[in-house]
This record gives sequence, C-alpha cells and structure tokens, in this order.
Amino acid sequence: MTAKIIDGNALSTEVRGQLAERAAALTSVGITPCLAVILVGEDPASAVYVRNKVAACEKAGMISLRDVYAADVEPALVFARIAELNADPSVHGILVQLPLPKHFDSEAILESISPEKDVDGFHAENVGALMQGNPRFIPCTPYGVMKMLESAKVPLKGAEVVIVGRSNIVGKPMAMLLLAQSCTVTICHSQSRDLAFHTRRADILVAAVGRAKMITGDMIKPGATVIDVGINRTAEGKLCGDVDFETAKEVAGVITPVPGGVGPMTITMLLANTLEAAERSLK
Ligand SMILES: Nc1nc(=O)c2c([nH]1)NC[C@@H]1CN(c3ccc(C(=O)N[C@@H](CCC(=O)O)C(=O)O)cc3)C=[N+]21
Ligand SMILES: [Mg+2]
Repeated sequence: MTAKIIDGNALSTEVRGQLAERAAALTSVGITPCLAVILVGEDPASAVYVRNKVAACEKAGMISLRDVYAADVEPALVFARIAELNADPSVHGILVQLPLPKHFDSEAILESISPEKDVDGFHAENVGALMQGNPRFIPCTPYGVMKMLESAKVPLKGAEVVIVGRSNIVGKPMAMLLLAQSCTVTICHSQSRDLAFHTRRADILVAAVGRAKMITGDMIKPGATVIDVGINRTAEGKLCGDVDFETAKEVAGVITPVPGGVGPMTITMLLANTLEAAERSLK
C-alpha cells in the first residue's frame, strides 16, 4: 500500500479562499492588508519566491510592496527603509527575504522589524512568545506543517516526533509547536549519532535539513507520517525534497510531496499572518 499524499496546493487553495474572504471584509471597513517584501541581491531562487509571495497577496485581495536592492547595497539604506515601513500605518507585515548577503548582520535586520509587523515570526520577541506558549506570529513554514497535520487528522497527543534539522526558521519553532500539542519531540542534526535509529522510532518525521533525498524508505517506521520541508535543486534544475519520495511512499502512511507540499503552505501562512496583523491593527 502506498502512502496517502497531503496535497499542499489543494489545501492552500482552500485556506487562501478563506483568507481572501477575511481580507475582503477588512477592505470593506477601509483596511486592506498590506505586506512589504524586501529582497537584497539577485539570487534567482529568492527572486522566484518573492514573486510568488507578491502574486499570492494580490490574488487574496491584499496589497504587496516590493523593494529590491543590489547585492552590494549599504545596509543603512535597508535599515532606513525598514524604519519607514515600521512607521507606516498602511503596512501590516514586513518580510526581509533570507538569506541576506554576507556583509549584512541578518540578526540586526530581523530585530529592526517591528514585532507587530514581523509576519515571519523571526524577531526575538516573537520567538520568545512562541517558546513561552503564547505565540504572536508563528513562523510560516512550521505553521503550514501544523495545518497539513490537522487537515490529514494526524494524531498528535503523545506521538513520537523526530525533527531532522535545528534551524531557527524551521526545526526549532516546529519543535515548540509540536511540543505544545503534547508530542514527544526529538531534534536531530548533523552531529546526531545513528540518525536512522531515531527516525525509525518516529510516528511523525519532519525532514528539514537541506540535503536532497537523504531520508530513505528504510529510515521510516511503517505507517509513519513524513513531512518534507526540503527544497533542493538537482543539477538539472529539478526541485526535490530531503525525502526520497519513491522509497518513502512505500513505507509511510502519510507523506507530503515536493513540489506541491510544504512550500505552497508556507506562502499561505504568510498571507494568514499578514491578515492577522491587519486585523489586530483594528483593535
Ligand atoms: N524571510 C523569509 N521568509 C521565508 O519564509 C523564506 C525566506 N525568507 N527565504 C527562503 C525560504 C524558502 N521559502 C519558500 C517559500 C515557498 C516555496 C514554494 O512555494 N515552493 C513551491 C515550488 C516553487 C518553485 O518552483 O521553486 C513548492 O514547493 O511547490 C518554497 C520555499 C520561504 N522562505
Ligand atoms: Mg518561513
């Protein structure tokens, strides 16, 4: 039997439809949700993501602003633009596309965004709120994963979860969200001894390492839920995840594909956070 596939595009369409209704309701009272996106440099993948985010905003009836800077821009210019966006009441969300060029202090940039407009949930204040169990903005990728688990009715209470990857943008917030749902959470990383020992115990396995096809079917417990957060490009330019889908789908009970899985849900939850920020501005 092959695994049930969670279709991230279909779920995105459904959720974005609901968001569009809320956006229209806000617009009718004079507030159109607005996301400002800042892109520094010419990385082609980043340009594609930013284009997708902007298009998704407009389709959901939200406004988007886009500022693109050359890779060698003075950071002071970007800080000044963020300050301007922080002060602009018509802007509800601000996203600085990562990664930034090496001469940027990324942490300082993220801390300069007003926590009330930090729709990525990367500001230390929002990270702290999530750890304390009172999230203000949930980082978009782990938020999207939670929606996917919910839509597939994957039981969470008491489940053994193994997350492979410990990044600030996926692994760590993912662990906090699943812990809050009473999962038993293990975080593995590049220095973990005997990775397969851990992954084979997982009822829910989240792969967020950035290494193409590194999770193979033999590393998965039969019937497990496998969430693939990886976005890797092969030499031929094909997109593939951290999970070897062909072998994994024969073992897993539920699985997410790449493309068409977590990626579209990340953008959907960015829209959700922007809308949420705009709704809060009413109160
Ligand atoms: N401040 C910031 N916030 C982010 O949320 C952020 C970021 N920086 N930097 C880069 C990563 C990556 N990310 C993706 C979003 C959507 C897809 C997505 O839609 N993927 C499509 C395919 C798109 C394609 O063809 O390349 C899919 O998986 O089906 C992928 C990756 C957001 N990120
Ligand atoms: Mg994100």
